[in-house]
Amino acid sequence: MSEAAQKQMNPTASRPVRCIVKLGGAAITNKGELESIDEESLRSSCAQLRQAMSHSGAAEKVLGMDWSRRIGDPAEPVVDAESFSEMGGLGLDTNFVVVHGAGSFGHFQASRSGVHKGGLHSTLVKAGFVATRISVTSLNQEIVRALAKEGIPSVGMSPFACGWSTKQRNLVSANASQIIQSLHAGFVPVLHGDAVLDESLDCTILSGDVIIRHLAQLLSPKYVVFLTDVHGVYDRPPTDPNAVLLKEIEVDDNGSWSIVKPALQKGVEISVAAHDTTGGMETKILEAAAIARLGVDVYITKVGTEHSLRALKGDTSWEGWLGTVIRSSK
Ligand SMILES: Nc1ncnc2c1ncn2[C@@H]1O[C@H](COP(=O)(O)OP(=O)(O)OP(=O)(O)O)[C@@H](O)[C@H]1O
Repeated sequence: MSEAAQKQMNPTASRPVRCIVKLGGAAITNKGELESIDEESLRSSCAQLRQAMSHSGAAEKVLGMDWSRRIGDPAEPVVDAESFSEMGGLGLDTNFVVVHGAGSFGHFQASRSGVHKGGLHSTLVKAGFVATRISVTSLNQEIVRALAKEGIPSVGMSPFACGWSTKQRNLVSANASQIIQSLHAGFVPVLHGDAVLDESLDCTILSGDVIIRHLAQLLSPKYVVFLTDVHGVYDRPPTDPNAVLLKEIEVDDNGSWSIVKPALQKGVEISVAAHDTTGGMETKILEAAAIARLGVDVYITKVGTEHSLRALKGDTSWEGWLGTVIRSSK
């Protein structure tokens, strides 16, 4: 368990958290285009999250909670106050936490300035820290808006602003009391990969995947879902036409993992994009293995598919489900 998780006093939530979801940067942004959201992927992820949270499971009228005007939009926001005041409740199981990556927001600013390597005495790093935070927090705002449009009571929370910090890139201070209180109050916290202060490097980038592991340790969710732009973990970069999807990976007590399905002779090859400052799929597998070791099943699958909807509902038992399950061997 990380130093930051050990430090915390009995942080258990009153109801167990059902699911922690990672909206991958590759899934919800156009990675090759600076600060560009993949609107369709984001919309479908939010709609699927609503379906997974819904008590009735039926399609119902959605009352949006984004009541602010967009810059440059002359139209007044739609506020259906009457319908809200007549509702007995939202009819949603909001016991979810959402964490998103940066994708084409933040990665460029961070890699151009070297924020991930530290050294705040450099004015370039200092400027890059500011630029990275502007970029990732603006994406956070858009994701909170998109969830609110689906009637999900989401609230944005930045790790840096919550005082989270690292030492040699490992979390040392990451108080989750505000997240837990927000869950108790019926909100869905929405966190993101962020630029943070680091005790030995001055600063670094804290990846969304590392945040998920920390929250899984503290909140013991029933399951964790990583939504990305590919169907799961392959035996080699999925751009290779011979790449094979790994359906099941088991993690043993000492953290080492083995591929259970399909039976393969070779290990896994991973490629990481040059601008990616947080380790790409490699970090994801390591963090997912650490979560599985806690006894929490992890599903990695493709955003905006029937497979992602099943994963968000915690039901991947269907024969045709496409994705990677990472679980403890015990
Ligand atoms: N062996 C592999 N299996 C699966 N994907 C791989 C593999 N090797 C490289 N990749 C690449 O990893 C990418 C997904 O990792 P990435 O970290 O970009 O995802 P993300 O979580 O959606 O984004 P972010 O980390 O920005 O939040 C895919 O686009 C894929 O091309």
